[in-house]
Amino acid sequence: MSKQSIYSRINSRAISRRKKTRQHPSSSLRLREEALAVMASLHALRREQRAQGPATIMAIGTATPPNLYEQSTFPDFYFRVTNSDDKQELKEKFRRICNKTMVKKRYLYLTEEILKERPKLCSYKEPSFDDRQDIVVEEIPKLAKEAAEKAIKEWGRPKSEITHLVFCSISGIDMPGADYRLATLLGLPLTVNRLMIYSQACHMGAAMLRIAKDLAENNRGARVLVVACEITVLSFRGPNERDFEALAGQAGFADGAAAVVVGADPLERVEKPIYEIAAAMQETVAESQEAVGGHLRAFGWTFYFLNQLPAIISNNIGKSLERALVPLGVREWNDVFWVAHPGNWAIMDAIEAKLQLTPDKLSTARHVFSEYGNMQSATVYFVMDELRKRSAVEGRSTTGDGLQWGVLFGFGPGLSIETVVLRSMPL
Ligand SMILES: CC(C)(COP(=O)(O)OP(=O)(O)OC[C@H]1O[C@@H](n2cnc3c(N)ncnc32)[C@H](O)[C@@H]1OP(=O)(O)O)[C@@H](O)C(=O)NCCC(=O)NCCSC(=O)/C=C/c1ccc(O)cc1
Repeated sequence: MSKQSIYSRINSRAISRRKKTRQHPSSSLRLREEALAVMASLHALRREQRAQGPATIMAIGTATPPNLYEQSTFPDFYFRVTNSDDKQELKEKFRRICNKTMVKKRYLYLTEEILKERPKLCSYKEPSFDDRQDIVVEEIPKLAKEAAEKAIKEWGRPKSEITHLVFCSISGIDMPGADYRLATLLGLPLTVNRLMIYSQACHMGAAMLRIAKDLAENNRGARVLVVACEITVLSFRGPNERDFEALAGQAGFADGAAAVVVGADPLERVEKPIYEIAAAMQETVAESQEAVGGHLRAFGWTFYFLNQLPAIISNNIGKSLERALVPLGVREWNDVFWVAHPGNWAIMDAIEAKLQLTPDKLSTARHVFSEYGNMQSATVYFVMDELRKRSAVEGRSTTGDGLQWGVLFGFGPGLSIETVVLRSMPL
């Protein structure tokens, strides 16, 4: 039934009751009955507006820019294009840092040709915001479109049936925003409800699932296109001996986009659920804002982190696991499948050791990290995509390595820990 017809039904009932009440003005009982009936109708309306089942991930699409960089040769490229070949000692240190990341390959939008056209991007801290901004405002929606089109294709329904768009990118602030550009590039209906989230970081992949769950479950028939797109043009810069954190960023961050379609009550034989989103929650670790973060400056994004970041995350993740899984009766963290944002190798080592996880739990996260680097908000969707594909190839009984319940984790500035409980689907 349409919302309008429910509203008019409630209204006409209230009017007819009011007429009756006027005929018997002294009846307080009747007034109470009338109030109860209106409440009952409002409850019916609220039920009518909401979905019946849980939010479900129905499709996943990923995309990267075409330019592939091997980590083994990246220090040579990086020091050459930034005119820093005179800093051989620093280059060797950068090579050791690159090795330490355990990343094998990364995709980046930037090429030597683009950097030659925009030499300010190669300096350490020359004001260059406009040059960087010109690129990301144009390119973020384009890369996002590639991922979104793949997700929509897998979803199997027309774009016109997307009701909500939730889009995040650390860069590219503009008005109208990247959400508007993406909706236009995709040809989404003008009635689509858009939400754009800028200037967050790695935890947003998980956080957007939390937002999409609320949208899908509270709006019957909603189909939420969730998109994460990161292009590191605002943080690319030349090396400096006194800035280890910037060097670590150059060694680990990468470009990528991913999209998922989320909705409740999947249409039989049309929409194929991949994971149900059973719960989603955020926790901020107290007094940990120095653990990881960045500042937006005239020369782009800076990046800072503490060497204790792996310990801070691993010491706090247990509380989030308990909050998320104990209500389901799960107390053994090896009994669930894992979709973790691989912030860096040491973070995964620390989590594995602290929680005594078997190596297979974080192997998909490690695989994605080594094949793509840290694509910030998009990375966790690459991990989820890899997990469901790997589960199918290996003949597992469910999309979650043969297990029923799983956890998806995002970690980012705050320090923010995002926990999403997933229920796998049979394969
Ligand atoms: C791979 C790294 C860079 C190094 O690994 P390590 O285990 O610390 O390795 P080592 O201890 O062996 O150190 C390697 C080299 O670095 C040196 N080093 C070691 N820490 C130091 C030190 N604090 N000082 C200066 N030298 C040092 C160390 O001395 C050594 O140099 P050398 O002896 O000459 O080989 C590792 O620290 C790392 O990946 N760090 C990055 C942390 C990270 O990715 N976090 C992502 C979280 S996701 C997120 O929230 C993103 C937010 C974000 C925010 C803003 C943005 O713009 C974008 C994104």
